[in-house]
Amino acid sequence: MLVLRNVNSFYGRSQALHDLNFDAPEGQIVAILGRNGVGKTTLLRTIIGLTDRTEGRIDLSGVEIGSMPTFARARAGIAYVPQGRMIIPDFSIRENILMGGFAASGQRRIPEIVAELFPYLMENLERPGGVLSGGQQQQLAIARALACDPKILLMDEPTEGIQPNIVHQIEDCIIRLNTELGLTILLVEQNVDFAKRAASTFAMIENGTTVSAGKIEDLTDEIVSRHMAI
Ligand SMILES: Nc1ncnc2c1ncn2[C@@H]1O[C@H](COP(=O)(O)OP(=O)(O)OP(=O)(O)O)[C@@H](O)[C@H]1O
Repeated sequence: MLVLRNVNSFYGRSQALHDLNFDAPEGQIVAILGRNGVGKTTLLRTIIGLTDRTEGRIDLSGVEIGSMPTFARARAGIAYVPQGRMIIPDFSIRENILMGGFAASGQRRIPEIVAELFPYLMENLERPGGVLSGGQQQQLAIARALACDPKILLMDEPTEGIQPNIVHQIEDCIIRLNTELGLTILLVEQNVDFAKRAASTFAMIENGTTVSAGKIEDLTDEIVSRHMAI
């Protein structure tokens, strides 16, 4: 569904991705793994069009999207849940969610799945986003992404910095979005156990390129320790 071939990506003159190849099959969760600073976030930013310059080919369902502006990629069905969540603290929960719909062409509304997954948000729509806990803000960032009716969700370390008792709720939500809505999910994840539980394929990134990829069953301890141990 999403295919990257020989992709280079740059911040100014600094090159962060090098000749990178990547495949995300439709309807599956792909775990994107690797040490800090190897280019996992940059891979997601490259797919949605948020780095300064990109070379190579990025195809979504056979259509080349690598030269499209970010809003057009969002309209084509890609939504981004960034690291740190990027909630607007002074906007209400409702406003934060509806912001996600600005990228979509249809009517802006809160999708039904949001009410089902995140009842707390629905019961507190007029509260400011800034008063929420980290876990609730993560739910809000996911709700905002769902408001543009995506086909692909790019999720950057969705459980990072979240209280342990909320982590499993976020993990369950990610799995439900995949199994119940059929969303294709690119999941940057440091927790290898969760990646193994949720994903069906993986890509291991090192020095801005894919060094190992395949079915999640083929992600051996040896690959993990070679590319992720400090
Ligand atoms: N805005 C930026 N401007 C310049 N260089 C950047 C920028 N963002 C990231 N980089 C550089 O690009 C490289 C890849 O960083 P990136 O954040 O993609 O890695 P990562 O694997 O997501 O790391 P982490 O797990 O810490 O989030 C690093 O060398 C980083 O310093």
